[in-house]
Amino acid sequence: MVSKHWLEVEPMECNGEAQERKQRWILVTGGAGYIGTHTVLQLLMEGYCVVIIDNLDNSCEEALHRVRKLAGEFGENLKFVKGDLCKVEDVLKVFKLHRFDAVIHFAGLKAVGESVSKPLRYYSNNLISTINLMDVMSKNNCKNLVFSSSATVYGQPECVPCTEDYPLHVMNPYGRTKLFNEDIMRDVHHADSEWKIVLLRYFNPVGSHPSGPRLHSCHGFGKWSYEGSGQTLHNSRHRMCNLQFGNRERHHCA
Ligand SMILES: O=c1ccn([C@@H]2O[C@H](COP(=O)(O)OP(=O)(O)O[C@H]3O[C@H](CO)[C@H](O)[C@H](O)[C@H]3O)[C@@H](O)[C@H]2O)c(=O)[nH]1
Repeated sequence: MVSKHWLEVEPMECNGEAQERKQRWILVTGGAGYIGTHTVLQLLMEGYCVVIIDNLDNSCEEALHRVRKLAGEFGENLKFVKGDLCKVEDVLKVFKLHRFDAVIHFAGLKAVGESVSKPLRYYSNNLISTINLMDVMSKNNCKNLVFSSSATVYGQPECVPCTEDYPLHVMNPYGRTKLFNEDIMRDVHHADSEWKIVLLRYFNPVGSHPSGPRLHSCHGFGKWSYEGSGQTLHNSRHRMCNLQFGNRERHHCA
């Protein structure tokens, strides 16, 4: 399958159920990544139209082909733009394609060790990308944002499970980029209450899609998931992932 990068992508109509939903368009940054692919598949199955922007720094187009295939007829409602959020012109071009109802922001560098050895790379990448994204969103009057933060903002909790009001205590540059991004978002919301922002602070999300094929094949992903088994490998123990949705809900999955 030939992928469509942004130079080739034309504004398009959504199919099927999405039309009944008045074509709700979601932009997913980092949508080719691990959590992103699972989220995009679910969005498609729910009838949304999805545009992914991803620089493929830690993912590959093959993952998107798998998502399209698993989504069946809804797969046509997925478009991919290879782009870099740190280049504001890439973000502007995506927003010229469509009016987005919301953005889910997964794109970011996430290796703790590397963030310690290359802090400037992490601060520059993870902060500039978010600022560019929110700036372009604001200019296009798209003010609904879900941000993929991390439980790393809690540091080393003294007891588990930790709750959302647990003190924030970041311990490395990666964590600080997440907390700084959260702070930016809090400030933006404070300045303009039209913004609706959800911060997701998950622990280690693990597992594979029930259909069997791994959606996402990044470097070393095989270490984390048995293909199709739904089992997880992390110090030989099952881990729990907490998805925290603002102050409202918490979901657990094994
Ligand atoms: O500047 C960048 C950096 C990364 N990516 C892309 O973003 C995706 C990130 O996906 P990963 O599989 O690397 O990450 P995960 O889905 O496992 O992690 C997600 O959840 C984490 C929670 O710990 C972090 O919030 C992280 O930022 C978020 O992407 C990848 O496709 C990567 O290519 C970009 O598009 N631009």
